[in-house]
Amino acid sequence: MAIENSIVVPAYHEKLNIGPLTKRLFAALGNSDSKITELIFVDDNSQDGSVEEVEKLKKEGYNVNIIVRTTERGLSSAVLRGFQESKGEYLVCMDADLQHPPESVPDFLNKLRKHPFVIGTRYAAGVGIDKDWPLYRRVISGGARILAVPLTTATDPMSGFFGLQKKYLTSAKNIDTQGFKIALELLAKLPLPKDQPIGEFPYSFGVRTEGESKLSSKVMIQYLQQLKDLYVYKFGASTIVATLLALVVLVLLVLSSLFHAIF
Ligand SMILES: Nc1nc2c(ncn2[C@@H]2O[C@H](COP(=O)(O)OP(=O)(O)O[C@H]3O[C@H](CO)[C@@H](O)[C@H](O)[C@@H]3O)[C@@H](O)[C@H]2O)c(=O)[nH]1
Ligand SMILES: [Mg+2]
Repeated sequence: MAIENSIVVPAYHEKLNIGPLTKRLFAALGNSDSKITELIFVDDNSQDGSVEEVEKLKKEGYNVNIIVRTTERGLSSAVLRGFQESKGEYLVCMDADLQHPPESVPDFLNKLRKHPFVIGTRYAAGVGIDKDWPLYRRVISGGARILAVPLTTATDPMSGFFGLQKKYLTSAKNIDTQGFKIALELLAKLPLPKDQPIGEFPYSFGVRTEGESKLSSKVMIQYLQQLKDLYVYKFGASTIVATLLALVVLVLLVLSSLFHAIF
């Protein structure tokens, strides 16, 4: 049967999560959807036994593959590489570490058949973030989310759980592949149809039990760089300079009124 769905998973040092994710995903899909779904891990030469783990799962009959990159690193570029090598029309990206529940993929795919782009959201009624997710991560994620508000209507553009119909990816241009925030980049730059809204898929964000997060200060700086570029892309450099100048003038006015009021 022809492959319709491709689940792409960026993975770096995720050997212990590969088996549980594969088994839970295909169990959730059931017999008929498993036949039309492929799972692709994109690993950046972890050399931790991830390749052997995938080979074992393949022998057990799972439709799973692993692409090993040796000259590139990074979450966003890994996702795009997986999308490029995929066979399906319906592309889903999710993390390897089970923070995105594999059991929600069948419902996610149903939604993706009705929307050009679907983004998983932790900010909706009845869902949320596991109470054990560290406070500092909540603060970083919340701050990053606020900074992205002018760029997209999505409630959770920081999400690494998203999907799109492949036909819209082929016209993607100037995609920045640095850092972690590939969903935000695609939402801002893909020529998605104006009359079809993006789909929001509520889900509860779990905690990692195996391996470690790869979020680093370098990734955060890459995000700020990406934001700057997206602001310029969307609003133009001159509008941003004018807005910053207006903000400086406003702050100076407020300070001078305070000064007069006090002295
Ligand atoms: N190939 C590859 N994969 C990577 C790399 N860096 C991270 N990954 C993979 O990308 C996924 C997410 O990385 P984590 O390190 O688990 O990220 P996180 O800190 O938990 O962040 C998650 O939550 C954010 C929302 O706050 C999401 O934005 C982010 O995408 C991710 O889902 C994991 O499967 C991880 O192995 C890399 O350089 N190369
Ligand atoms: Mg994680």
